[in-house]
Amino acid sequence: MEGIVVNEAVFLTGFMGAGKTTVGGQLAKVLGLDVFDTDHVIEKTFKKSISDIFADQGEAYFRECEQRVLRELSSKRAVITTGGGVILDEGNRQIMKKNGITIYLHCSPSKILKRLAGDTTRPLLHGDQEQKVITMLEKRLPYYLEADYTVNTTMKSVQTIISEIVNLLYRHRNLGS
Ligand SMILES: Nc1ncnc2c1ncn2[C@@H]1O[C@H](COP(=O)(O)OP(=O)(O)O)[C@@H](O)[C@H]1O
Ligand SMILES: O=C(O)C1=C[C@@H](OP(=O)(O)O)[C@@H](O)[C@H](O)C1
Ligand SMILES: [Mg+2]
Repeated sequence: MEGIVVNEAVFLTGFMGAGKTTVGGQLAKVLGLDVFDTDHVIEKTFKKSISDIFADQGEAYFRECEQRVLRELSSKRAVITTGGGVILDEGNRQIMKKNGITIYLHCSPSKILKRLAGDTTRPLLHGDQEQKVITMLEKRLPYYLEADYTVNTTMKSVQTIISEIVNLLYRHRNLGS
């Protein structure tokens, strides 16, 4: 299993709190790849937090930035951790399908709520967090499930999730897909 070579972008998708950013950073180290987080790239480019971009320019503007960044990153041989809403756009789903392997990190609503308790950095979850997580996840699930693979992160440590991803990348490579 050591020394697995990944020749394309590895996109991590999933709902807010599923662990994309956390898992992606450590996964990249294991794979010897760079990691790019679309939200972090947007924040660095605009010198502004995601919350401030939502507040000042609105969600539609954020989505334009997100698509531009996803397109730019997609040709890289790297781990690319996306924002939870990236799959809402058909064009974004095509970019990921065309340029690499997409892994959906699934997480139950109750665990998402536990992980994000007290979090103020996700503007779409302000207010009735529980109701928002349930309704948004239900709406988004069909799009998340278009991924090449799904890994359930609900009851797992980051280390276990990374081992599962490395295993599936190994099998994926051996299947020649
Ligand atoms: N497998 C896990 N077990 C426990 N806590 C986790 C796990 N994955 C992520 N977290 C925690 O959940 C929160 C959200 O993780 P994050 O990586 O920002 O998620 P995402 O990028 O999918 O929104 C963070 O506080 C992180 O430390
Ligand atoms: O699900 C979403 O629409 C969003 C998820 C966030 O990223 P994380 O999934 O990393 O929290 C961030 O892109 C923005 O707040 C919008
Ligand atoms: Mg994230």
